[in-house]
Amino acid sequence: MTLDIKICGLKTDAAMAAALAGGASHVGFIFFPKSPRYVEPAEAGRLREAARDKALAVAVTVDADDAFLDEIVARMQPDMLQLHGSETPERVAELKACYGLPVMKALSISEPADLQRIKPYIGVADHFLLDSKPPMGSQLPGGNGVAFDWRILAGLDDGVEYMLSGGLNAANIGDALRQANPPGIDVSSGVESAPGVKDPALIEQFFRAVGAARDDRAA
Ligand SMILES: O=C(O)c1ccccc1N[C@@H]1O[C@H](COP(=O)(O)O)[C@@H](O)[C@H]1O
Repeated sequence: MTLDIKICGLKTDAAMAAALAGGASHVGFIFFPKSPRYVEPAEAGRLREAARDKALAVAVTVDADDAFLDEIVARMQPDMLQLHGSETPERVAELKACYGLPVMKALSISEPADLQRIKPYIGVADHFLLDSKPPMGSQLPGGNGVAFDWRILAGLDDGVEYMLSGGLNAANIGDALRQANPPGIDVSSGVESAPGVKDPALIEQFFRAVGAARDDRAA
């Protein structure tokens, strides 16, 4: 089975090179101004060129208005939108129709009942990103480096296209893959040396840990 791997919050050529060298299927850019991973749309447009025909470039937005989305789409030319705010199914459908891009809807999970929140988006969103809830007082809706109880995902209906996200790193990705067996994974702060500072060596370590966990499962 293939495993999608998204390295999110890229801001430098070195981090992009490490993500692509490791075999990332998706690379993500954060357009949330309060985030230490924020990147200007034009700079993301420059960085994403390295990923053309190699990995899907994902624009991560949080309840963005139409003008900001127009700017991001024009300057970055994303392959996919990730909606990480409280966008309704109607807003997801509207943005899909407007830009003709696949949409990944992020939803936060902390208990089994949270899986019910996926239902209204089925048939509307193309993919889901299941992340942990932000800790109390956090300014960020994602990128907090906090994991949730992956066993909750056992209650997920088969066939839901999702990426597991939240607090993943080289040390815990093996357990995450064993417990949840997700079709995709997404990492950001777990491959950073400081908030917003991607470390190419940690990105490489993450890919090695994924490979080792997958080899173990195949053996
Ligand atoms: O990373 C951010 O700063 C961010 C800001 C606003 C919305 C989403 C954000 N990040 C998303 O959260 C996941 C998980 O991050 P982490 O691995 O727990 O640090 C990240 O990959 C982005 O998709």
